[in-house]
Amino acid sequence: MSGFNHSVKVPTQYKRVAAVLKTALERKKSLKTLIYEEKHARFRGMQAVLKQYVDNRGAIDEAIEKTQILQENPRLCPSLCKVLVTELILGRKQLNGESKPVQTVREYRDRLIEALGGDPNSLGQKKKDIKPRYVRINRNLLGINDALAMLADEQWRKKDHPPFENYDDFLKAIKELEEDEYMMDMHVDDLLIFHPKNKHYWASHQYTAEKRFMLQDKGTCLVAELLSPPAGSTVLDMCAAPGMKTIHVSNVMHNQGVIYSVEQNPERYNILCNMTKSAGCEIVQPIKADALTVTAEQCQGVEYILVDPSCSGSGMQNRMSLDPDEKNPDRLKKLAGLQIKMLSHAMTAFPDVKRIAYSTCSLYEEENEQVVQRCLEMNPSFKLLSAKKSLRNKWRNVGNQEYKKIGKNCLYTRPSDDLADGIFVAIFEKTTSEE
Ligand SMILES: C[S@@+](CC[C@H](N)C(=O)[O-])C[C@H]1O[C@@H](n2cnc3c(N)ncnc32)[C@H](O)[C@@H]1O
Repeated sequence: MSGFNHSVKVPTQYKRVAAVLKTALERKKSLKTLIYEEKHARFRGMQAVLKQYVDNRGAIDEAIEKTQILQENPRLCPSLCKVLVTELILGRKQLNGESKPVQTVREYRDRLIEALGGDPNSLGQKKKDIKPRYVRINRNLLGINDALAMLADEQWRKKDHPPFENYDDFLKAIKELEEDEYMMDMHVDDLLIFHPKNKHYWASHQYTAEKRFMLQDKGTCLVAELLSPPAGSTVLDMCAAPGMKTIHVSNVMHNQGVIYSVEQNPERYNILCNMTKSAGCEIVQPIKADALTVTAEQCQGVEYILVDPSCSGSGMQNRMSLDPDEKNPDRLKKLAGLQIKMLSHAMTAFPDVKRIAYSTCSLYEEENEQVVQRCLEMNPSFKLLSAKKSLRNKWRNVGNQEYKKIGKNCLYTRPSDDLADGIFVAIFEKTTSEE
């Protein structure tokens, strides 16, 4: 007899997180998608455990291996073991209930700590997060003045500053923000900037739940701003889910005109439909399809196109990815092939197109400058606009200037300099026959 009471159930939140981790480890879906889909109310709290596991995966797996906990307890589910070990050693440092898996992991606590080198705190310590919390006002549902009034009611202090002469002064002001202060972004009118310590506050705020506020990083906000479709125009968003940029584009267009939002993945398509509806987008026509098959007959009169294809995500700072960070040339080649096809389709299939924004959350030239170069070679009726000039030259990071006529016109947000995730943006315009 083991002495354990087998009828005591494992708490649901541990089981749910373990199920998500198992699916992600089996490469059936990405962690990000699984988290979006997760409905269990307690799951939000448990996301921190997943993040800790992802950040310390090597060390935790090694400790589990060294202690032989799985070999000695063959009925213990490996994913559940990873979740419980992470929670016990790096997370809350305690486990709920008296179920057998919980008791087993507790029994191994000292051995696990020893296997982790005796000081698990040094592992669990987060890198200092200096990225501010960006909060964008969704003007479909909330006016800027109403947003500022709510902030004043909540005792947030608006940082006063003269108009910024240059970008460096602006970055300095962000770094000097106090915890109860906020300021407005200098490039994106409806973007609020808070001290990094307020990340969780805004993640659980009612305005965020109601989609009046969108938690959208600075770089991704620049895409809709630079595409800049006027109210009443017709836009095609070729890779639209979950819908952050579609929603922003609808704000830029004052919710007037048409946005065809295409997504091929059925689950992500449902997320796109729900997100854009709850964000008050009245002009979005969602299309479940492979964007490469979408025609001008289906989406008539398209003037502005957003191409934001799947990419390596190498620019994302807090990405929940189980993939190792090293550059994988084979994967990049495949991604770049699809990115070129997608951008070329945008350039060739829609006769009324005036402007195209191409963006990735990658810092690799293979997915950025090289895609732009190839597409311009294949489609000479397009030229690049200078994204930096569009930001009144108050910007620093552009592309690699070794790509002649390309690098200097493209824009990067770089985590090391711009206090934002790494994003690449290129803006194309159709040339007139005289050009
Ligand atoms: C980087 S995400 C887009 C993020 C989105 N623009 C936003 O701001 O929320 C890329 C999306 O493109 C979708 N996708 C990839 N290839 C596609 C294709 N051929 N047709 C339509 N959607 C595609 C992916 O499923 C994914 O949801």
